[in-house]
Formats: sequence, C-alpha cells, structure tokens
Amino acid sequence: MNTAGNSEYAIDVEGLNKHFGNKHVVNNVSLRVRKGEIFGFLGPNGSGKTTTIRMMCGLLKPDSGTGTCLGFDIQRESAAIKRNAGYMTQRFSFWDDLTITENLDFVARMYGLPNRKEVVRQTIADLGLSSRANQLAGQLSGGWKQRMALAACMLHNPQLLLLDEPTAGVDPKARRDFWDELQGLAAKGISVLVSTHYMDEASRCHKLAYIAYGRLLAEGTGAEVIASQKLSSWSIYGDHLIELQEKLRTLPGVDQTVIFGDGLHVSGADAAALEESVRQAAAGKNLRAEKIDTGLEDVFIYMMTRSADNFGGQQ
Ligand SMILES: Nc1ncnc2c1ncn2[C@@H]1O[C@H](COP(=O)(O)OP(=O)(O)OP(=O)(O)O)[C@@H](O)[C@H]1O
Repeated sequence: MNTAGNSEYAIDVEGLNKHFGNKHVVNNVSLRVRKGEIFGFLGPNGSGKTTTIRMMCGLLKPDSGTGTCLGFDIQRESAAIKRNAGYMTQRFSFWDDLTITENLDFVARMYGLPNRKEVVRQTIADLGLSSRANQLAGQLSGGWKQRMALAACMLHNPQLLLLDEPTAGVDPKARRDFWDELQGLAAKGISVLVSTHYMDEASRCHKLAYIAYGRLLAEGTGAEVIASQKLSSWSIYGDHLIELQEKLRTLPGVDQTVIFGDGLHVSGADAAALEESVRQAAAGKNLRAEKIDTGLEDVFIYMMTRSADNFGGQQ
C-alpha cells in the first residue's frame, strides 16, 4: 500500500550514504523532486550520480539514509518502486537483430504486462516510433535508439522516469526532440529525474542539483544555482587570449578563466578585485572587456574545481 502517495514529492530522500570499499561515493545526499518536475542531476564523471539514482529507485541499498520514491520506502519497498518507476540505464542494451516492436514486446513480457500487444503498439505510437516499428534495432541511429529505450521504460506506464545520461553521444537535433518528448511527459504529470552533462539540457530543467565527490553542492532552479555561488563574471574579446589567460590567473580576484568560443570568461567571488584585475590586464591592449551574467557552465566549472580542491583527496 502506498502510504505517502499524496505527497507533493515523487522523490524525497534524506542523508543517503554509500561506500564502495573505503571510498565514500555518496556522502549525505538529500534530494526532493516534486511531482511533474523535470529535475536535472549534474556533476563530473564518477561523482556519484548513478549510485544515487540506483539508491533512489530501490536497486541499491544505501549504507544509511532514508526516504521515499513515489511514496514507497526506498529500503523496504523496492519491488513497488520498480513497478511504478521507469529507469533508463546509461548503457541500455537491445537485441540488434530484433525490430523495435519485437524488442519492446520482449520487455513487455518481462514486465508481465497484460494486453501486451496493445500496450506495445500504443507506446510506439505515443513516442513517435511508428514509422520505424519494423526496423531492426541494430540499424537505428543513436537518436532513434534512445527513443526506443525511452519507450521501453514507459511500457508499464510509470509515474516517474529516472534517466541516466539518456542523450550521451546523440546529435543535437535528436537531443532536442528527445527533450521535447520529456517536456510533453512532464506536462502530463510524469516526474523526471535526468542526469546529463549538457548545459542546454540543464537549462531546460525545472530544478537542478550539482554533485561532486559524492556531495551535493547546490540545488534549486538554474537561477538559484547560479546565484548560490555569488560569482561575478567578465568576458574579454580580442587577440592573444591564451597569454591573457595566463596573466589573469596570477592576478587577485581571478578565481577562474575559461575560453568560450572567441571570448575569455573570467570569474571570481570578489567582484571589486576581479574588475580591477580585468581592467589592469586589458589596459593598453586591443581588447574589449564586458561584464556578463555568470552562466550555468561557469558555475559548474567553478564548483567542480573547488570541490576537487576541497574534497579531491579525501573521499
Ligand atoms: N559497484 C561498484 N563497485 C565499486 N565502485 C563503484 C561501483 N559503482 C560505482 N563505483 C564507483 O563509485 C564512484 C561513483 O560512480 P557513479 O557511477 O555513481 O558516478 P557518476 O556520477 O554516475 O559518473 P558518470 O557521469 O561517469 O556516469 C566512481 O568512482 C565509481 O568508480
């Protein structure tokens, strides 16, 4: 019996910890994902995203911590969570020599779904796969494969999707189509937790969480995550940006320098010291420096670098 089904949260976990050997892979992570929300989970490789997702959906027991997923206890009711949530793993696999329909039919059998044929047909139609339904999975492009994987985890009509880097290696157009699909599902009330490394995808999420070295460093809307780091930023345009970057790194107030396209982004927590250093470095040169809004990518790089300094050696 789902005792907390009326909760406003699809996921509500508190103080999750997981060790592998002596490695503290997830460190006191608490997360809340509202129903109908697209929640982006970001962080560098190996930061603990997959492990956290697996604990939240009852596939992996935390060493400590409590919580619910769709109202079901993550420690005791994993079977109920599996019945009500769809999980798309990072390395999903299908039979290359079966068609989309045959692959989905196989998954539907594993779930023991009633009305299997009809469910598969309907899911194929809902996810825009009808034109490819009889194509062999091995002949599909990356984008269609992702869509088929999404269909596979939608067959049992889940209220929550946990998607682990669903668009890794997929071209921009296919990624955009996939996200249009996710937004359509969220609009129908399905909750989505999705891990990603792509900034354009992060900016399409209602809420974000950033994790590094197993610790949650920031959470909120994109604007809240940016504001939480209190960084100010400048962009400098002109020639010899690499040399300029070297010089700026030695000056006060400069916490981070990153070249983005034809501009050099310079960020720092001490706005006055940063401005002084930017002006000093640009003085007398054919450079244009303008104050810019700090972006999500600036903030993520900043958090990643700082967490490496703070926690990198002490997992
Ligand atoms: N079953 C396991 N046994 C031992 N170590 C593991 C196991 N699963 C994960 N790890 C380690 O735990 C750490 C976190 O891994 P996890 O896969 O959760 O990170 P991630 O943030 O999902 O990374 P990525 O973005 O690369 O997928 C890594 O150092 C990984 O090597």
